[in-house]
Parts: sequence; C-alpha cells; structure tokens
Amino acid sequence: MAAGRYGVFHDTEFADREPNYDTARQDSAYSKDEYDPVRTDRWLHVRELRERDRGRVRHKDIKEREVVNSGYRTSSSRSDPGNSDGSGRGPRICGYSVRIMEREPGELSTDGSDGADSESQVKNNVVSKLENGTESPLLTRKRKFSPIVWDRDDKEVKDLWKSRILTTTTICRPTQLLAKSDSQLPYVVPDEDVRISPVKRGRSQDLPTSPLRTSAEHGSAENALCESPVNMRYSSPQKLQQSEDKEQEQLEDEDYIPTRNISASRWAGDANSPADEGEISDGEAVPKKWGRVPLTALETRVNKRSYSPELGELKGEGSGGAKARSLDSEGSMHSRSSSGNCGVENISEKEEYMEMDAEHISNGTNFSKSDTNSHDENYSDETPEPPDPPKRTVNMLQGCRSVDEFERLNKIDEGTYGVVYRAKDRKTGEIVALKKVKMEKEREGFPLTSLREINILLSFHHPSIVDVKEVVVGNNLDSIFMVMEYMEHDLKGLMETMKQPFSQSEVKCLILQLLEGIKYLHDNWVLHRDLKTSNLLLNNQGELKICDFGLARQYGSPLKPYTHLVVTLWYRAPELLLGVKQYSTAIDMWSLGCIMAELLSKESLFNGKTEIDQLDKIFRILGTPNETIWPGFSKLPGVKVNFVKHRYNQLRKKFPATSFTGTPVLSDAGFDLLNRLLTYDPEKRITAEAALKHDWFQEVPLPKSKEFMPTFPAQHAQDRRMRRIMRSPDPLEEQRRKELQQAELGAGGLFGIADNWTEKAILLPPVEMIHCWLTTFFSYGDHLGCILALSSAQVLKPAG
Ligand SMILES: Nc1ncnc2c1ncn2[C@@H]1O[C@H](COP(=O)(O)OP(=O)(O)OP(=O)(O)O)[C@@H](O)[C@H]1O
Repeated sequence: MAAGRYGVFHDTEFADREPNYDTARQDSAYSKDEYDPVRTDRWLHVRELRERDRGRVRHKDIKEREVVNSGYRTSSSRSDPGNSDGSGRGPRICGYSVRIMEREPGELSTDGSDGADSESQVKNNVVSKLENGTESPLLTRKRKFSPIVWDRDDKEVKDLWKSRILTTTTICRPTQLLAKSDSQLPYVVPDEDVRISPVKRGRSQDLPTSPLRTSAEHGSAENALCESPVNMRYSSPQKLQQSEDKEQEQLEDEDYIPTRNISASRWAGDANSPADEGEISDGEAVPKKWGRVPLTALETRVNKRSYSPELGELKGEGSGGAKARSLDSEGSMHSRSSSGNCGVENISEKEEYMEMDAEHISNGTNFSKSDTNSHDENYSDETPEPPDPPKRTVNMLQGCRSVDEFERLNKIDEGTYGVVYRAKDRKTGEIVALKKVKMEKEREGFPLTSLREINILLSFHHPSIVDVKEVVVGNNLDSIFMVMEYMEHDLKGLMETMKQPFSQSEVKCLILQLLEGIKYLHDNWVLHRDLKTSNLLLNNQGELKICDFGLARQYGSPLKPYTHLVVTLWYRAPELLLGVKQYSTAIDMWSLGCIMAELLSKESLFNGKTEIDQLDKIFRILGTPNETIWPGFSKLPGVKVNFVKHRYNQLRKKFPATSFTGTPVLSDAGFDLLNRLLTYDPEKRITAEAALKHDWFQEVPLPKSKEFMPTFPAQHAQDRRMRRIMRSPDPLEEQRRKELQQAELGAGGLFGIADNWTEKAILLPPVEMIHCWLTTFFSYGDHLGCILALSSAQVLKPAG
C-alpha cells in the first residue's frame, strides 16, 4: 500500500494505491543542440541555416507524421481505431484473458470485441495484431502537434497587448499563414527579432526537446506568424525588443509559447485529402479546403515590410504548403487573379508563385519590388533600425466563407464564450454546429479564449476531440463562427434527461474515449483546464468528443506559473483550489475523476458553491489531506485556514461494491481507478496513459462498444440551455443564466433582427416567453422585425 495519500485513513478503504509513475512523456527525437537558435548575424546566415535545418527537420517531421498519423487516420473514422473491420471495436482493451461472464448488450468481449456476431473477426483483427506485437495506435501515439496557444492568462496578455492588438484579429490556419507571400501577408509580418507573441524567447529554451522547440528556435519569423494570428502594429525591431524586455521583467507569471513545427501540423495537409488525416500523399499535402482565409475584419492595416521564409521551406520540400500558397495567392499584391474559388487549386498560380519564391530566396530580396522594406533589406543593412514602416490596407476577407452558406436550424446552447447553433451547410446538406465567438465584451480585439480554442481545435485531430471544419464570418464582418462537427448531446444535458445513470460498461466506454482524448492532449503538451460533463459531447454513434478549448493551454517542462482560476468549480482539483500555480496534467485527471463519479451516479460529486465550500465538500468525502498523504500540503498558499479534520474517506460509501438501495455500484477495480483519479497529491494522481491500462477496463462488465451505446432522442429540438435552466437546480447555472440574460439585452443577433428576437425569446422562461410572443404577435407594420426585437427586449428586461 502506498504510504502516501490515505495513510492516515481506514486501511480497508485504501488498498494498494501505489501510483504508476512509469508514464513519463516521450520526448521527441529532436535534440537540444540540433536546434539551437541562430542568433548572430541573422540575415547573413539565417537563410542558409534555415534551409539546411529545414530539410532535416522536415524529413523528421514527415517520418513522424507518417508514423503518428497512420494510426490516427484509422482511428479518425467512425469506428474505433485499430478496428479494421470497421465495427467500432477498439483495440484499447487488449490482451484480456478474462472469462466470458454475464455481459451487458454490446459489452466488449474479453478479446476486445463486443460479442456481436463478428466476434471472431474482431478477434482476428484486434487480437492477432496484439499478438504480433503491434500496439494500438492510440497507445503508441507520441506528442506531435504544437498548437498555437496564448500562453498567458488572458488578463496579462490583454495588458501586454493593449498597445498592440488592433480591434480586429485574424484567425488563420497555420498553412494559411504560411501560404501568404510577402506582399500578401495581411496578418503578421514579423522580423527576426520581432516577437509578436508575448513570449519570452529566452525562457522558451527551457522547453524539453520537442518538435515545438524546433521551430521555436528556428526562424522566428515563421514562428511568429504562427504564434500570433493577431494583427499588430509594428515598431522597429529595437523598440519592440526593448519593450519586450520590459514586459519580461514585469511579468511574473510568465508562460512560454512553444511554437509549432508547421510541417508537423496536419494543416500542412488538405482537409479533404488524405493529408488532412495526417497522411502525406506523394510528398505533398493539399490544403484545398483550407485555402480559405478565415478573417474577422474587412480591413487591417499592417506593416508592409514582410518576410515569409516558410514559403521557401514549404516549397522546397514540396509539402502541402506549396499548394496552400497557391490557393491563398488570391488577392495577393501580385495581381493574381482572385477566382473566389477557394477550394480549387490553380497549378499555374502555384508555379508562378514558386518561381517568385525561388527568386525571393536566391536573391535575398523580397520578390515584390514594391515591398521596399523587405526583411532582408532591413537586416542586411548595417543599421537595423528601419524607417517607420509604411502601412497598407488589405482586404482580410478574401477566401473566407460566409455564414450565409449555412442555414440556421436552432440554437443549441450558449456558453460563456460563444453561442452554439445547429446549422445546415446549404451546399452539402451536412448538419454542423456553428459556434459564434462572442465579441461584444471584447473591445480590444478578438477574444483570447476563442483564439486559443480555434488554434488548438484547428491543429488537433483525434476521434475524441471535436473537429472544427473551418471558420466562417458573419455578415457584419466582425463575427466569427467555428464550424464544428455536430454532436447530438452533451453529457450534462443527457444525464439530466436520463432516469437511470449510465451502466458500468457504458461508463467504461465513455471514460475510455475520454482518456484517449486527454492522453492525446497531454502527449501534445496541452492542458484542457475545463473538463466537465457539459464539455463532453456524445453523438448517436456512441462517440464521445471533448469540446470547449477556451481555457486550454500549452504547458512545458519545467512548469511555469499559470492562473489557478481555471476549471469549473465542481471539477477543480484541490491544488488549484489551494492556490497552486504550477500545476500540470493532473488537474485534468482530477476533473476526470469527478466526471467518472458523475457518470456513475448521475450526480455531481462535489458541488460546492464557493472555493471554500468546494474544498469542504471534497474533504468531507475524501478526508482532509495532510503532509503524510500529500507532502507539501501544509505549505500550499491556500492552507492558511485550519480546515476541519475529516479523518475518513467516505467515497466507498457513495460507490459501494454492492447495493440494494439503488446506489451506484462500483467494483474494487473501478473504485481503485476512481481513487487514483481523485488522489490529493497531484504527483501521485494517475496519468491518462496509466489509467487507460487500468484493470477496471479489463474486467467484466467490459466496456460497451460504441455502436451498442444507447441512443437518446436528439436534444437539438430545443435549446439545451433553456432546458437546463428549467430542470437543473445547479446554482452555477442559475448565476450563469442571469449573466447571460443581461448580456442578451445588449447582444446583436446572428441572422438579423428577427433572429435576434428569437434568440432572446428562447432564453426566457415559459411565462415570459408567452408574454413576449403575445406582445410581438400584435405588432404590425413594415418594421415588424424591429418592433419584435424591441418588444422582446422590453419583456426581457424584468427577467434579467
Ligand atoms: N460541436 C457541437 N455539437 C453540438 N453541440 C455543441 C457542440 N459544441 C458545443 N456544443 C454545445 O454548446 C455548449 C457550449 O459550448 P462550449 O462549451 O464550446 O461554449 P463555451 O462558451 O466555451 O461554454 P463554457 O461557458 O462552458 O465555457 C456545450 O455544452 C454543448 O452543449
């Protein structure tokens, strides 16, 4: 038995808790030395070095991608990864040697099949693979992607960027950014020294070796492009360097932004092509679909001085970037024809583009003669201080689809950062979810939470992570929508409609998928930081997907201090509640423990009203921690008050092994997993990787296969949020409702005034809604829409 966590509590309740520590991350193959930044004589050497290293990195990236994505491509299908018969049976439960016992319908058999008629087939497909020593792709997945994440707390970043961020922001896929030629760059035109993101360059070198590091230390220009999709005004490199240094001094809670290795990104590929799935086809990934440029504002003033080293890089290797560039060449300053057809590759354009790029590379000058402030010129100059850069106006919206191409069906839900609609793609008929980024509170630009979310979701691709297909703009040109795959349910809403909680085998199916998604995130150095049942989506194919990456962020080693005000209270780890700022993946694992308990019992485990109350609720059930079970506990910032000493862990009472009273039951193995997830000491808390291998998933009842998961009536027929308000006594929800109703009064509609009215009305409790309808019913005249809107607003006021 572990000496740690529950040492002071009842022995019977804490059998063998020794955590599994052999789950250290696998660092990438990149060595530190290999990517030491080129610091001196930048522009005399940087191109040469970059080209040389580029080839080397690219080669590695492609190789890694092939390995990594070959697994994920399989798993990105609707069936489980590794399931070659497409039956959805996953390979994750491997190597069972369990007796066939009573099984729930759809429960996986001991060989990982679900016991359906194709059991033997699955056995062949899955088990033989394992016998051959081939691991599940999910288990062999290595950290690969490096999304662009705003790495400071929002407040900090905002303060820092106040003087920099324009009121408009550009959201681009990395390939789109790269695709821009010098003169095309309306986004960010960085210098070697101009770090657009609020990153401390020096600190970023503390990072473990990884593909992230590769690009972080290489050409900063391309990195900056990717790091910062925010438009900014430019000062001279020196000025910026000075201000940057100042900022560095000022910021205590500094984070780094490990920059991405673009060639490792799936966005080097085409969303439609195999490359979208991470495959490199003929050495070239074709980002047809993402040739569009999702932008938020019509016009943005940017620095004319530009440099785009990624152009040569991508072209040189013939990877997807070349085609992306040809697509994004629309609207460039080279008077390339703007076909408006974003999804069609124009070969001649591409060739022309490449020629220009070659010239650019060989001559060391910008290929646009008009771009007098080319990067090269600046830096080949003995005096690096350039004249104030001329500004230009660029149409930012070219190539971006309009939200009008979607037919709005209904509002699904409204969160803090966005309103989510169900909509239909008019062209394809596909049902999607549109998440509108809330802009009204963001006077200074694009919401950072949304930037984070878009960056991560566009970068990541995993069956357990909701897929963002593209970003589209609204008619006002100041609204941005994420087009996501549509999921029928979220687990919170679903459980509210269920009479019985999920069975153990169903919970196993859900938790396994969740663990796979979390493992993927953690392997890619991302913390979700807001895992909760309402952020877990479920479709009628039994697939679970994590959504809402607004609080997600990258982390590194050594850990940096981050804000502890993350994670919805009920799912917040004790170290966060106690003010720890250097936290890591364990915070997500705690949330997962809360989610597991909630799925089993259909009730939230710790539903505190305040942070203190939350801690109290945790301590009451798990016992009050102490130095023995959590070394360092007494020194935590929040441990100033004397907490009531609860000596016993009561968790087993909540989840007994057997029950005659309807209390949810949990086997010893299941209870062990739950305990390991809810371990106080974050160092000892189980990791996603270890949890995936936990015995609970290998004992009967086995996890249900996805296709045998129960289906539920679609929730989209009504506004999920309203339904929750009506049914849920959740005080947090109530508070949220009030805030949202306030916000609604000032919020503009998505599809015009009438729609706005609908939106407002639908948020109202029934009586008020009826009142609203009556009011508007008697309205008349040409300005009906306006009257309706006003009426609804008036009715809404008292409710707010
Ligand atoms: N792809 C999707 N398909 C269907 N429903 C979705 C989808 N994405 C989100 N939703 C619904 O919208 C709700 C809010 O979405 P999301 O959590 O992304 O917004 P948010 O503003 O970030 O919320 P929060 O306030 O929790 O941070 C979810 O709980 C879910 O019910």
